[in-house]
Parts: sequence; structure tokens; C-alpha cells
Amino acid sequence: MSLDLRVYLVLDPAHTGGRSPLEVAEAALRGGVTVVQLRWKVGPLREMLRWGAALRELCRRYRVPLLINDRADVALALEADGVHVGQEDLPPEVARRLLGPRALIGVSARTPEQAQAAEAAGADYLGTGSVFPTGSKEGARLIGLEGLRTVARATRLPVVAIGGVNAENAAACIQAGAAGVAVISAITQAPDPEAAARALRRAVDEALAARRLEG
Ligand SMILES: Cc1ncc(COP(=O)(O)OP(=O)(O)O)c(N)n1
Ligand SMILES: Cc1nc(C(=O)O)sc1CCOP(=O)(O)O
Ligand SMILES: [Mg+2]
Repeated sequence: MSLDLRVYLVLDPAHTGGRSPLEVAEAALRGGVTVVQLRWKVGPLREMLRWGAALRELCRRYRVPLLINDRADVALALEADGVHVGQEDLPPEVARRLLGPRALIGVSARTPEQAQAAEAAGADYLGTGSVFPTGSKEGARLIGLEGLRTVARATRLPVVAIGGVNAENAAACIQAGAAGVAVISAITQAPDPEAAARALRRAVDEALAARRLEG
């Protein structure tokens, strides 16, 4: 499946404000998210598999890729489109070996060195942050827009900006070189996740169009 990183939903069932993750995901898909990642950090693996199977069907209906955070075994079991791994997770070359050449593999990279290593290991895109302060990930390290720009300049891979991104600051991420934005709370904690996704999509599309015009 092709990779359109414009608005990337990181769906963490611990951060949906008590609402059904599937309902939040469907609203976000109606609003125009272009990638979904299932991020499951607490709770039984079997529950992750049940949610993941339902989410896979939903994403297929919308023709949007589903990636699994951290777990290549779960991605394989669910026949998901790929996996997102961090610097302390399964190395991307191992994920590639397990999932094959068609899988989408994303890697978290905060520095030019990490970006270049991920590129050499066969990653398809980078997740770079935290660009802004975030309440959704303990211990996230702030790199700011300057850090994002430095990573984007150091790689040929598309970079998705993560950490505290919302419809107000998404354009700044695109101006700094990102291909798209990845969010948890801006969609999953919003009173209206569909409207929130639509606002993000509009902000990103406008910023990408402006960047193209600037040449
Ligand atoms: C798109 C995207 N970018 C970065 C991350 C963070 O991954 P990681 O550093 O492995 O942290 P966890 O999400 O696993 O806590 C991500 N999940 N998605
Ligand atoms: C999952 C994750 N990774 C980050 C990183 O910096 O690598 S920040 C983050 C949480 C993003 O959530 P929100 O959109 O609510 O800020
Ligand atoms: Mg991880």
C-alpha cells in the first residue's frame, strides 16, 4: 500500500477519553486521516489482537494503511501494513526481515545520525519529535521545530512530525520540512474527532500547497 503521511493518527486506547477507540478511529477516517497506527502500551495482548483485527477491517474499508506500534509479531498476525519502531524497539532491519519487502516500516529518529541509520536499514519514513510539549508520552524529549528541520534536511526519507502537534501548529511542521503530522490527543481527545481530523488535514494540505508554490 502506498504511503501518504499527511495526517497520521496514533490511536492509543488509553487516550480516547473513555470513548470507543473504533468509533474515534472511524470519525478520524471520515475526517481524512491518511495513516493509522495502533499504539497499545497497557492491557492484555489478546485484547490488542481483538482491537487490532477490528481496526484492520475498518482501515481496509477506508483504504488507509494500518501500522502497529512496536510489535512486528502483531503486525504479522493481523496482516497489517507495517510497523513503527523506536530506537529501543525491534531494529528496523529485523522488522524488514520478518515482514518482507512490501511492509511499511517507520522509525523514530531525533537526530541526523538516527535518521541516516534508519535510512540505511531500509525504513520507509521517520517519526520525529517531540516537536512540541506532549502530555501523551512520558519522558518524551523536546527537539522543537529546529530539531525537526535538522532531521528533515539530513535524510531523503519522508518525515512525520510528532509531539504536541495540532491544527494551529501543523503548518509550522510542514514549513520545517515534514511530509505530515502524527497526533494522538489533537484527534483522540477532541470533542469532535472527525472535525479535528478535518481541521488538521486542511492545515497540512494548505501548508503543503504553499510549500510547493515557494518551490
Ligand atoms: C509516527 C510515530 N513517530 C514516533 C513514535 C514514537 O515511537 P517510540 O519512540 O518507539 O515510542 P512509543 O510510541 O513506542 O512509546 C510513534 N509511535 N509514531
Ligand atoms: C507517541 C509519541 N512519540 C513521541 C516522540 O517524541 O517520539 S511524542 C508522542 C505522543 C504524541 O501525542 P500527542 O499528539 O498527544 O502529543
Ligand atoms: Mg516504540
